Amino acid sequence: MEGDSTKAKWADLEEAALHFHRYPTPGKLEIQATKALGNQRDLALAYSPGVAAPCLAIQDDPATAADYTARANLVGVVSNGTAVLGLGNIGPLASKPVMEGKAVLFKKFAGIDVFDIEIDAPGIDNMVQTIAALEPTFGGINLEDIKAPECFEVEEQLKARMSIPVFHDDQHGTAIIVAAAILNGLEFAGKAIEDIKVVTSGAGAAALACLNLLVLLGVKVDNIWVTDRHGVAYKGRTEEMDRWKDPYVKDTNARTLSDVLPGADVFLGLSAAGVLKPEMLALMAEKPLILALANPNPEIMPDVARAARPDAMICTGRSDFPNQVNNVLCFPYIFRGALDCGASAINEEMKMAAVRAIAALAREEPSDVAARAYSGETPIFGPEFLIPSPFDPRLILRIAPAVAKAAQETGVATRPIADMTAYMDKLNRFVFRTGLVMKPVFSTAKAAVSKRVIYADGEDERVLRAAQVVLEEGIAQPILIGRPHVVEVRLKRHGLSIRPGRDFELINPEDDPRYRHYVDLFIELGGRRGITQEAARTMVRTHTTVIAALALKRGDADAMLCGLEGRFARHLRNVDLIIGPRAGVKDHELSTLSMLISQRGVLFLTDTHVCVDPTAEQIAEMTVLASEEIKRFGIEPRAALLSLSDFGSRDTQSALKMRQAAAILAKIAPDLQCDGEMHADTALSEQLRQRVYPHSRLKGEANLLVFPSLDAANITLTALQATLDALHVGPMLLGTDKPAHILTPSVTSRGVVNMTALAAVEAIHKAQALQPAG
Ligand SMILES: NC(=O)C1=CN([C@@H]2O[C@H](COP(=O)(O)OP(=O)(O)OC[C@H]3O[C@@H](n4cnc5c(N)ncnc54)[C@H](OP(=O)(O)O)[C@@H]3O)[C@@H](O)[C@H]2O)C=CC1
Ligand SMILES: CC(=O)C(=O)O
Ligand SMILES: [Mg+2]
Repeated sequence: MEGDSTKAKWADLEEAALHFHRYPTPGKLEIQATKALGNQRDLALAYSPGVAAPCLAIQDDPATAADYTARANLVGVVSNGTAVLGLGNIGPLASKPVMEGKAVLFKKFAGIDVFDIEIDAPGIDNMVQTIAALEPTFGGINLEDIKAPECFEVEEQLKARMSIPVFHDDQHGTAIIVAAAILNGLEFAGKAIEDIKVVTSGAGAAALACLNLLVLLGVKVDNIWVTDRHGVAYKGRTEEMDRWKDPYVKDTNARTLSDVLPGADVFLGLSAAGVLKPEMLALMAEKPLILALANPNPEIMPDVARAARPDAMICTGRSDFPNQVNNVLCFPYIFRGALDCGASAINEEMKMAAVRAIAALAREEPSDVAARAYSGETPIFGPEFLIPSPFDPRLILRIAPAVAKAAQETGVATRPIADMTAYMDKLNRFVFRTGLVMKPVFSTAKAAVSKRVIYADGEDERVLRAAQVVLEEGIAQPILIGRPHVVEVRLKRHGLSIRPGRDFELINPEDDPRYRHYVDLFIELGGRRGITQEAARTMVRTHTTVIAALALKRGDADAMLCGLEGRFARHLRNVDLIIGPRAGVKDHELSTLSMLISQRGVLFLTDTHVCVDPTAEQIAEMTVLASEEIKRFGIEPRAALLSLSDFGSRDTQSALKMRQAAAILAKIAPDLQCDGEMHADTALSEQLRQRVYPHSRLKGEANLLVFPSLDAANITLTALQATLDALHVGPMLLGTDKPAHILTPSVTSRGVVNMTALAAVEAIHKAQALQPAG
C-alpha cells in the first residue's frame, strides 16, 4: 500500500519533472550545426550552389551518404504511442517526452544523433508505410513503445523491407539486459539455466522477446509460464491470444499468477505496477530472482519484496534502486556498434554479443564513475549488483566493439572496421575525452621505467581508485601516505584488489622510520622562515603534504600530488618552502596551468590558481613556463595575452601591463607564437584578428590564454568549464624544482590518474635532463 511519504515523494518528483521539462527551454533537445556558416563562401558551400556536389555524388554512389551527410550517425526513434512505458496507449503526442528522452540518452551515452518521430499511425499498415519511407534519412530505426502484438508484425515487415537496422528496443534492448541479469543472478543462486522455472507477468512486446532470448540461452519452453491481464496463457484460452504467445501456451488448469508461481526461480514482470503481491513471493523457489520491470512503477516495490523474501535478488527498471534492469544499458551501445560498421541489420549474433558483454562487465572490477552513479557506494558484483550501472563508461567500450565484430563476422557490416585498435581508441576518446590529448603523456609514462609518485591524500577513495588504475596501466609506482588500517579497510570496501606492501608502498604518518630525518630536513629548510623545532615536529606528524614534499625533496619519491582536501594556498606554502622554484625561476614565482578538454577541443589557461596580480615580467615568465608544459602534450603553443583592450584600443593599467608582457615575450621567446594585448574572441578567432590587427605574431586560434589577474583567470576557468561541460586537467603547478602538483577538492579519480601521468612524465624529463651528456 502506498504510504503518505511515498505519495509526497512522487508529488515532489512530478513537480520537479514538469519544471525540468519546461525550463529554460521547453523539451530536452535542439539541433546544432556542425559547420560554421560564417561568410558568403560557407553559404555557397553548404547550400546552393555547392550542395549540388554531394547530392550528385550520392546519386552516383548511395554509400557516400555516409561521407557527406549525418545519416550514418542518425537514428530515428519512432513511436505511435500505443504502449508508452507502463502508461499504456496514451497516443503519439503524449509519448514525445519519452522519445525525446531516448534521444538524449543516445547522445549522452553513445554520441548518436536522433530525430524523435511520433507518428499518428495506430494500424500496422500505415505504421510500416510511414517508417519504411524514412529509410533515406536514417542509419537505423529504433522502434519504441508500440504495443504487442502489432509491434511484432511491424518489426518483421520493416526488417524485410529496409536495409538499415530496425530494432524494437522494448523487445530486444530489454531482452538483452534481462538475459544478462538472469545469467549473473543464476550464478549467485547456484542454479543451471536448463533447470529454472520462469513465470512472467505480461505477455507483450518486452516479455515475449525476453522469453525468446532466454530460450536461445537454454531455458526450457516447458519451464516457462506466461500470464497477462487475462491470467495464464493456457490451451483453449480465447482472449487476447496470438501466434507470438502460442509457443508458451500450456495445457493446464492453472488460471492465475498465484497458480503458476509455486517453485518459480524467476519472476519476470513486464506488465504494470503492483501486480505481484508480497504474499505470493512465499510460493517461489529458494533464492528467487525477481525482475519487476514495469515503468515507472514496478510490479512490486523492492523494499516490500525484500521484506517478504529476504533471500531474493531484486531488479527494477528504476534508477533509484540497485540492479536497474533497463534497456538504456543496451540501446545506445548496440546502435553505436551497428552504425560504426554500417550494419544493414541487428541480428541474433549481435544481440548475443551484447548479452555476453554486459554480463561480463558486471564482473569486472568497478570503476569510480560507476561507483558515483550509485551515490558513492561501490558496486561489487553480487546479488545487489548483477548488472553494471547505466553510468558505467565501460559499457560503450565493451558492447559497441563486440556488436561490430559480430556484425562483421556474420556479413551484415557494409563498412567493416579495419582497425579495431583505432576504433577502441576512438571510443575511449569519446568516453574520457582526455584520450587524444593525454595519449602522448600516458604513452611516455608507460614506456619509461616507472617513476615513484607520492600521494599526500593516500586515504582518499579517489586516490585509492587512481592508484589501482596507475598500477594496472603501468603509469607509475604509487606511494601512498595514510594510516594502514584506514587504507586496508577502504580498499576492501571499494572492491579494489591492490594491497600495501605487495603492490605499493605505504607511509604511515603516525609511525614512519624516516620521521626524524624528515623533521631535521624540515627544520633545515624552514628554520629561516619561522618554523620552530616544535612546529616542525607537529607538521611532519599531521600535514601529509609536508611529508610528501619532504619525501620528494629527499629523493624518496620522483613526483608528488596533494591538495584533495584543504586550501590550495596552504599546500602551496609548504610546497614552495620545501621544494621551491627550479633554477631560473624567481623565488615565490610559481604559477599554474589549467587544461580544459571539451567537445570544442583543448584550451589552456594560465595562471588560474597562484598569482593574484602578476607583474608584466611574471606574466611573461608564466607564459614561457606554460608553453613548455604544453609541448609535453605534443601541442604547439599559441599564446594570447588577454585584456579588455584589443591591440591598443584602451590604455588601462592592466592593458598596459599585458602590452608590456607581450613586448618582453617578443624578446625572451622570439620563437613562441604569442601576442597581445587582445580580447578573448580576437584570440580565439583568426578571422577576427585579421580584421583587428592583421600583423599579429599569433597565427591561427590561440590555445593558451594568459590572464592579467588571478580573478580573471579563475573566473574564466570555472565559467568555461561549466558552460562547455569541459573536463579540467590540472591545475599543473609550474616552475617547481621537482614535479609537484596541488589538485583541487573537486578532482575525480580519473583526474588524479591524469595528473599522475603528467607528474610521472615530468619526472622522466627531469631525470633525462640530469643525465650527463654523451
Ligand atoms: N525496464 C525496462 O527496460 C522495460 C520495461 N518495460 C515495461 O514493461 C511493461 C510492458 O511494456 P511492453 O511490453 O512494451 O508493453 P505491451 O503493451 O506490449 O505489453 C504489456 C503487457 O502487460 C500486460 N499487462 C498490463 N497490465 C497488466 C496487469 N495489470 N496484469 C497483468 N498483465 C498486465 C498486458 O496484458 P494484456 O495484453 O492482457 O493487456 C501485456 O501483455 C511496461 O510497464 C514497460 O514500462 C518495457 C520495456 C523495457
Ligand atoms: C524502458 C522502456 O523502454 C520502457 O519502459 O518502455
Ligand atoms: Mg519503451
